[in-house]
Amino acid sequence: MDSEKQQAQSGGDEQAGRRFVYQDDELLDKGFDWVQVKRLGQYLKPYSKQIIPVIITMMIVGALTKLLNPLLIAYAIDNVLRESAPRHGDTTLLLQCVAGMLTLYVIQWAANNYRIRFTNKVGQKVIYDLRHDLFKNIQSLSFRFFDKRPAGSILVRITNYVNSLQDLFTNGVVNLMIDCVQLIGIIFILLFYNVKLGLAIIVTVPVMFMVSTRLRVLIRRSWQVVQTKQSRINAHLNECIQGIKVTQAFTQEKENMAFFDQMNLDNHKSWNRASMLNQTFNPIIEVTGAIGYCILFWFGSHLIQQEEITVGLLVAFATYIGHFWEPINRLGQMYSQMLIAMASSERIFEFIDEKPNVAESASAKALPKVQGNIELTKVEFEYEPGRKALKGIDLSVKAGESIALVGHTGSGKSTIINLLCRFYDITGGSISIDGHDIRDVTVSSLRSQVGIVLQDTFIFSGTIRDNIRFGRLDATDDEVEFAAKAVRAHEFIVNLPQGYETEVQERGNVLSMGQRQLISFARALLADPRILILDEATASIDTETELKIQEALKTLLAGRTSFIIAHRLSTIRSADKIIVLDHGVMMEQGTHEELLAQKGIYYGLIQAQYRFLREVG
Ligand SMILES: Nc1ncnc2c1ncn2[C@@H]1O[C@H](COP(=O)(O)OP(=O)(O)OP(=O)(O)O)[C@@H](O)[C@H]1O
Repeated sequence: MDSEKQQAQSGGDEQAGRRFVYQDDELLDKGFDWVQVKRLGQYLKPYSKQIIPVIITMMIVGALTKLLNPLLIAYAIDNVLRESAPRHGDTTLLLQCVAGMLTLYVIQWAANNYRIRFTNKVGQKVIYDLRHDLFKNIQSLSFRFFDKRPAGSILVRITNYVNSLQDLFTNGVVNLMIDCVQLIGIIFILLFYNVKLGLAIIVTVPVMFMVSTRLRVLIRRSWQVVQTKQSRINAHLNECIQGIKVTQAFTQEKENMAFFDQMNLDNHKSWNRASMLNQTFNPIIEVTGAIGYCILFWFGSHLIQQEEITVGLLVAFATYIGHFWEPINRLGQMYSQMLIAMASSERIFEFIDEKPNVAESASAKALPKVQGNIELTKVEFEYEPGRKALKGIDLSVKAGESIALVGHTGSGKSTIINLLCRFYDITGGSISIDGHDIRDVTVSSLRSQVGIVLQDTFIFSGTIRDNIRFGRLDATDDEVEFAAKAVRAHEFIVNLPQGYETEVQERGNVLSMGQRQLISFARALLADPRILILDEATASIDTETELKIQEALKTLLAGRTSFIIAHRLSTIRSADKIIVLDHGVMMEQGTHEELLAQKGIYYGLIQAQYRFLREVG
C-alpha cells in the first residue's frame, strides 16, 4: 500500500469518522418463518389455477426423465455390453437403448425449457406486484414516516430486498421442488434395486446435508457483512457526490478520501473472508462425495461377487450418487437463500402494512370547493412527545387575505404550513376551512385545494413544460404558456435553447434559483388553488429578478387566501396580516404599520433587516 494511502487511513480516519455517521443496514438473520411464506404465497394465488399446475407438471416430467436415464444405461450394460449378457452384441437392442436415451433427453430439455419460461413469467409478475404495492404504500405515507427513516434504507427495501425475492421466485422455489423430487426419486430407486447398498450410500446424506447447511449459514452471514460494507460505501458515495460543491469549497477532499479508503479496506477484508469461506465449501462437499463413492465401490464390488447386483446396476448407482450431491448441495444453498428471502419479505411487508400517521376517518367526506376562510383554534403540535413546536395558536383568516409568517429560525413557521396541508395531524385544538374541520375531510380533497410553493423548489427530470404541467396534468399547452406568461416566466423560457421543450435534469441544477421559483409559481397558478402557501426563497437574487418575482407574486396571490413564510420586506409590508412567532407561540399579529407602532419583536426584526441591508448595500 503506498504511503499516501497509509497516511490517509491512519491520519484522517478519526476526523473524517466524526463527520460521517452511517447506520449499518440490519443483518438479515432470521429463522424460517411460515407467516412470511403464507404471505408470499398470496402473491402466487392468481396463477395457482393455470400456470402453476403446468410448471409443476413440467418439473416432475423433467426430474423423472433425468432419473430414468441411468436405468437405461444399466439395462444396456447388463443385456448387451457384458460378455455374459443374454443379448450380447445385439446392435438393434443397443440402438433402441440409445434412441430411448435420446428421447428422454429431448423430453427433459423440452420440459425444462417450458418450466423456465413459465417460472420466469410468474416470478417477474410477482415481483412486479410486490414493487407496485410497496411503492403505492410508500407514496401514501405521512411525513412522520420519512422523518424517521433515511432515504437510503427505503431505497434498499425497494431494490435489494425485492431483488433477493426475485431470485427466490424465478429460480429458488422451483429448484427446491425439483431437488426434492430428484432426491426422493433417487432414494426410492436405490432402495428399490438393492436395499443394502442403497442404505450404505444414503448414510452419507445427512452428513452431507448438515455440512452443507451449516457452512452455507456461515457463508451467507459473511456475504451479508460484505453487503453491509458495500451499503456504507454507497451511502458515503451518495453523500459525497451530493455535497461535492461544499467539499471542494472547503478543500475537504483529502479527509473524504481517508474515510473512503478506510471503508474500502473494510469492504476488501470482509470480501476476502467471505470468499475464503466460499472456497472451503466445495472441497468439503467433494470429500464427503468421495467417501460415498468409496462405500459404493467397496460394498458394491462385494455384492457383485456375491451376485446380489449386476455391474450395470453398480454403474447406475454411481451415476445416481453423482446426481445426489447436486440437489443436496443446492438445498443447502436454497436454505440460506430462503432465510434471506424470509427476512427480506418481512421488511418489505413492514412497509406495505405501514399505515399513514395522518389517518383518514371512515366518515371523511370530500371538502367542497372552498372560499378560503381559515380558522386555527388553540392549535398545539409536537413532532416528538414532550417537545411542543406550536403552543395554543389562535388565528382567523378571511377568504382572500394574505398572511405573512415571520419569526426567528425554528419558531414554528413551517410547522403551521405542515399542519394546514395535513402533512402532520395537530396534537391539540382544531383547524377548519370554511367551517369544515380538516380532520373530517379526505386528505386528497383538502390538498387539491391547497397549493404549495416551497423554498427548495423541486424540479423533476423532464421538459420545462412537463414541470409546469405538474400543477394540473390535463392542462393544454396554451394553458401552460398562459400561466408562464402570467408569472413572467415565459420570457426566460423562450430564450432557452429548446424553449418549453428544454430538458431539465432532476432538481433543475441548470436553472437559476429565481428561474426555478418562477417555474414553481407557474405550476401553482396552473393548479389554481383557493389557498396558497408559499415559502419564500431567501437566496439573494438580482433586483431585476426580485421585481419580476414581486410582479409574479401579485398575479399568483390575487383573490386567494395565502400564507407566506416571508423573508422579503416587500412581501411582508404588503401582507394583510403579519403573524410573529417565537418558540411556537404567536407573539404579535397585525399589519406592518400596527406592528411597527407596537415596537415589539417585529419592530426588532425589521430594524435588524434594515441594518443588514444598509451594511451590505
Ligand atoms: N421533522 C421534524 N422532527 C422533529 N422536530 C422538528 C421537525 N421539523 C421541525 N422540528 C422542530 O420544530 C420546531 C419548529 O420548526 P419549524 O421548521 O416550524 O421552524 P421555522 O420557523 O420554519 O424555521 P426556519 O425559519 O429555520 O425554517 C424547531 O424546534 C424544529 O427543531
